[in-house]
Amino acid sequence: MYRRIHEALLQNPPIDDYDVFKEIKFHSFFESQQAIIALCTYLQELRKNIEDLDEKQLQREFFKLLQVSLWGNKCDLSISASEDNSQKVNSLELLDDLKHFILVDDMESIWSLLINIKKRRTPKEVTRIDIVLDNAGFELITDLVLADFLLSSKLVTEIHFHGKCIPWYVSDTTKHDFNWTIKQLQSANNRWMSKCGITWEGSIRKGVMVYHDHIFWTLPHEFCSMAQVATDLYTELQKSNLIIFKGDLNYRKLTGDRKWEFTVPFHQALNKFHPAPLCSLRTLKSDVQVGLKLGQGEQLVTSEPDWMITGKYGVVQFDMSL
Ligand SMILES: O=P(O)(O)OC[C@@]1(O)O[C@H](CO)[C@@H](O)[C@@H]1O
Repeated sequence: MYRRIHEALLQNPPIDDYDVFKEIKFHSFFESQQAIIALCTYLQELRKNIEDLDEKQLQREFFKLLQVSLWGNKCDLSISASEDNSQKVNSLELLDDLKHFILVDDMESIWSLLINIKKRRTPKEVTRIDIVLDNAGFELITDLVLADFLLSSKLVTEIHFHGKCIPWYVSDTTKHDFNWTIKQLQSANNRWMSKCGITWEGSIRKGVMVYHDHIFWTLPHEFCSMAQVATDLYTELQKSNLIIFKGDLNYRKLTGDRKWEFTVPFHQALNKFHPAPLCSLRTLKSDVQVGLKLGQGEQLVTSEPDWMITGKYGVVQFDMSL
């Protein structure tokens, strides 16, 4: 459907590059203003003392911002039929209450990977994280905040973002959305928002934040076929130390959108898709889920029949092995 909409526009210059979802994406960004201010303020405060944080404190902040990015995935305009799906409250204050809804929590393993790389890194070496983006609006801000933290804490030295070439699933991030968001922040009437915008613009100019798009992300293929059908993208991702896949649709494509048993290991469902260590930050909005403990899924089926489709539950699911 999204391809059809795009095709119809392509055939009708001068509106051939018009994004029909632009207005609602903008609306969602402006409606999330207070939550964005809270997050930008928190980040800027954190940056002031980041050099003084010990390993435990750094880990705590990493877990916080990883969870903020996870729950940012609730803000998806395709699931809400484009009704208001912005973030109204400070998401940092919700984390404790939401913790219980994380069904798979591999945050410790992700932390071990990153901190060990940092400890072993020589001064000239690059540590690279790739974030395969999902929704523009509040979710994108949470991803940028996480990226900024990873860079300013020196856990990593480069962040590569991957977005969509065409408007997709209503609110998915395109290059235009990415650049527009950073410009909006820069010119915002709030010093912390604008500081974030200016910093991120600078990071892009210096090449420590890089934006990519590739047609593969809007093709119907499951990710295990990437090495064959998009060899260039697979090769690019192999340069990464960790790939973060945001959102439900990416999860469906990671796991081939099959009716897996809930207890099937994530590694098995990836079906040999291993360009680099990877993780999924996803709130559940469709009926595929792997890597659960024995009985965990069945219990949820009984107690909450729609647990897989409401975005109430989330996973931070990691696969290290190549
Ligand atoms: O990828 P996202 O933004 O988390 O979710 C996308 C989504 O809303 O669109 C698809 C519709 O079938 C579902 O997989 C999912 O619910």
